[in-house]
Amino acid sequence: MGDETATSMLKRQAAEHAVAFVQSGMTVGLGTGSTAIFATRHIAALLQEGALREVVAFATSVAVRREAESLGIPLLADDMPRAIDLTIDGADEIDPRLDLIKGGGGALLREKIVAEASRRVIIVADDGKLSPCLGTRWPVPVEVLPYGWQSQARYLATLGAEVALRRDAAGAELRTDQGNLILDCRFGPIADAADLARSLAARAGIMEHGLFLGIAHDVVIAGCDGIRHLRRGGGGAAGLEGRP
Ligand SMILES: O=C[C@H](O)[C@H](O)[C@H](O)COP(=O)(O)O
Repeated sequence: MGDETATSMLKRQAAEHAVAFVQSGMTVGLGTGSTAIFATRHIAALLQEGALREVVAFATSVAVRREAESLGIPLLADDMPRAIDLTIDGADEIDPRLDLIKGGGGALLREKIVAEASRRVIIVADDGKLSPCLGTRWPVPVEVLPYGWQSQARYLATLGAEVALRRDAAGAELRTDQGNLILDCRFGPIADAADLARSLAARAGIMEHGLFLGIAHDVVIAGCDGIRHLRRGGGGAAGLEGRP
């Protein structure tokens, strides 16, 4: 790992800690982003060396599906299985209640579908993602149907957001895996995230938003001082209870 940056190393450490909870025979949700990808790669390595067996995966984006395919991880098609045992995913901002903002990579809709179908969701991140209040550090990504999207942008502005249409590196409108657009909504610190989530869900044309409230069961945070494993409602560091 000679040229691995410090942040990248923390992301990998958090992801590999979470993979210790994957057991043989599980159906696993593969998250999207530069942190979750380390979990996908580690699962692939463990499958290859035989430390894990009979794991099947469900991908949260086209990008992670391609990566998992290239690594030889057995993948389910897009038909949702009856249950996903464990999903490991990243986040952009994490508050003390373990509520999240997600969607920096544009995968929020599929990620929320997979998270809501999962028995357990472990979020992995470096400690730069921690925040006292959602919205302090990151805009809320809102996925909108391209049809009439300007109306949704105006609606979001009435909720107090500074709204920006997300563009790709070439400056073109970014399209999600569903062909939708992303509006990045800068609200500043959000006093009542549940109320905002209700307002976002109430509007036609808004397909999904990046507030993930009450969804994460565990958050694994890697920092210079080591790994912290936080559990919803459980507060502090938890013991390791990985693969037997
Ligand atoms: O849409 C992308 C996802 O929500 C990512 O999990 C999130 O943006 C965190 O990504 P990263 O690990 O690259 O910071």
